[in-house]
Amino acid sequence: MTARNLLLLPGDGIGPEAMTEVRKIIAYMNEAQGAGFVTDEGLVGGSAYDAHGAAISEEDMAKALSADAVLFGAVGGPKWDDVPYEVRPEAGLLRLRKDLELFANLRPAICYPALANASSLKPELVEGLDILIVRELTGGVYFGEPKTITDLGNGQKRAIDTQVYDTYEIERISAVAFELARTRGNRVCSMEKRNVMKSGVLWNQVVTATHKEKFSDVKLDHMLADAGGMQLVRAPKQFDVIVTDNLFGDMLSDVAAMLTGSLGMLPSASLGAPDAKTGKRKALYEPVHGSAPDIAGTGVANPIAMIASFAMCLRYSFNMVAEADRLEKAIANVLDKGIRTGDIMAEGCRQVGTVEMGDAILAEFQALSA
Ligand SMILES: NC(=O)c1ccc[n+]([C@@H]2O[C@H](COP(=O)([O-])OP(=O)(O)OC[C@H]3O[C@@H](n4cnc5c(N)ncnc54)[C@H](O)[C@@H]3O)[C@@H](O)[C@H]2O)c1
Ligand SMILES: CC(C)[C@H](C(=O)O)[C@@H](O)C(=O)O
Ligand SMILES: [Mg+2]
Repeated sequence: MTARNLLLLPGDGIGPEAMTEVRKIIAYMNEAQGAGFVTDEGLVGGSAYDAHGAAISEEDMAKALSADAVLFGAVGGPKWDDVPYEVRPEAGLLRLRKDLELFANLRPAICYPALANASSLKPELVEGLDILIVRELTGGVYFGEPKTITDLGNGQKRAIDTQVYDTYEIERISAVAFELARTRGNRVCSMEKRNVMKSGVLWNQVVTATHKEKFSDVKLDHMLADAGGMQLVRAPKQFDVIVTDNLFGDMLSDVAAMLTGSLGMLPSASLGAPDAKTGKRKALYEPVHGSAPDIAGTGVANPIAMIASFAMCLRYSFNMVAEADRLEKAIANVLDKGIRTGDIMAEGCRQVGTVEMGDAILAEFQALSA
């Protein structure tokens, strides 16, 4: 069997703690199922800065470019608050997204039945919630130039970030959203601010044209992004797939995360375009949460977002759909048994740490695989 090459970039804070739990699942799949994963490791974020003075080394970038998929933990933390902006931990993640051309960020927000009570919303608003945020990931204000702070010489400074979108960038991300919608509820809601931003006007026009040309079987709605945020909290189950730009997608996916109970629950996949010859996509899988400096090192972090990100990797990079389904089912079963990390703890449940949660999911996965 051909090897499945994975690059593991655990990063900082709770990133390495969560990644340890995924390593156990990979080892089991190799030993018991002959899955053929070949893993390599690298540094990213603050840990890379400490070792190399850069948020990711050229060597690790080369590994990321040649891997079948990258598993990413989290980066950042107060230790690196004062490092130069260009080499801050987050720059490593942004470089990976840009250089691997991972333009499509899939952020599913699913409320597991057992967690309906862990949401800050009433259980009836989130029970059965299953939405997918498709966030554009390589454009917009994250990467637009100029991006500067200049001294105006009168005691004032001016900061500029630039929102830029070209037609092709909006076309390809909306095509991803429409294609994915066809595999689920067949509805897309596009969010922008065309009432204030030129990029919002173009976004709206291009999504509408792409829909008309190739995807008219899918139901399309448009919403201003601020109203979209409000609707996500008011009645989240009205949505199926949401497609939006880089910055709005960042914020709206954190909102969606809390609907599911905790940031510690939300996985994501960042995908590139399929290669013209092989059909393979570059891909990186990471939890939506950050390095959680407030709990790092205490062994209480929820590893589910990281494990569920690996399930997305099985599905999207290796077409191991049955294994992905089983891993997701293992997570649901463990939650059904009342096993909880602190962030999703509820009355009558048993509170465990990161390692015990990882062990419980692995045991369930083994049982389902037997
Ligand atoms: N992809 C990434 O690497 C990524 C994403 C977001 C933030 N960050 C970085 O992480 C650092 C901290 O940012 P922040 O505090 O705004 O966001 P955060 O996601 O790290 O933490 C927000 C809150 O959620 C909790 N939380 C997050 N993940 C959890 C988990 N798995 N289990 C239990 N609780 C969890 C944290 O304890 C914290 O109270 C910053 O440097 C930021 O830039 C990195
Ligand atoms: C760490 C940061 C650069 C990143 C982002 O803003 O995209 C994070 O918040 C995310 O949601 O992945
Ligand atoms: Mg974010």
